[in-house]
Amino acid sequence: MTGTLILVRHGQSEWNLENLFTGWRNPNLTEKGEGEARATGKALKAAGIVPDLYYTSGLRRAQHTLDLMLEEMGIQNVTITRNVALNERDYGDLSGLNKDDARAKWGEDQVLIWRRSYDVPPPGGESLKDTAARTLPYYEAEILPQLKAGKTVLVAAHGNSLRALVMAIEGLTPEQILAREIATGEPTVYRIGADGALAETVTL
Ligand SMILES: O=C(O)[C@@H](CO)OP(=O)(O)O
Repeated sequence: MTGTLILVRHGQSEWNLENLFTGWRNPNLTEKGEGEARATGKALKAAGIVPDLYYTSGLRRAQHTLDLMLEEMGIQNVTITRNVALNERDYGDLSGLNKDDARAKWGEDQVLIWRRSYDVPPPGGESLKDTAARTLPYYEAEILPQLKAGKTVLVAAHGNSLRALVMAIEGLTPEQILAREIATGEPTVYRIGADGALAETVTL
C-alpha cells in the first residue's frame, strides 16, 4: 500500500508578477494565478485524485490556491489544516524589494546565493536549510504518518517550502536542489511507501 502526496505551489501572486521578493509578506493571487490554481485542480480531478487530507500555509496566496483547486475538484466542506511551518522562506530584509534592483545593487552572484544556495540566508531571513528545519519536522509529524497509512494528502504551499520537502523526499544534494525550480501552480505527485520512502514520482 502506498500513500499519495500532492505538492502544489501557489499560482502567480501579485508580487511574483511585480518581481518582488515576497517571503512571509501576504499578496493575493493575480488573475493568471487563479487560472493556474484552477487548471491544477482540473488536472487532479482528471487524474482521479481525491485527497483525504488538505494542508496549506498561513499565507493567503497558498490558501486561495487550495480553495480554487477544491472548487474545480467539486470538493466541499472539508477540513483544511493551515500551518506557518509550510510558509514561504522568510526573505528578511529583501522582502518587498525588486529582484532586478537587488541584482543591480549586490550583483547577480550574491543574489543567486541568497535565492538558491542551501545554507546562506538572505540578511535577516531564512536559508533553505532554515526553512527545512521547520518544514520537515512538520511534514514528518503531521503528514508522513498519513502517507504511511495509505492516505492521499494535498499540500498547497510555496516555492521554497516545497523545495525543502522535495529535497528531503527525493534525497537531493545541496547542489541538486540549487537548480530545482517549481513553477507557479505546478503539482508534484509522489507515491510514498509504508516505510515512508519515495516509491514513485507520478506524472499527471
Ligand atoms: O519571493 C519569494 O518569496 C520567492 C518565491 O516567489 O522567490 P524566489 O524564487 O527568489 O525564492
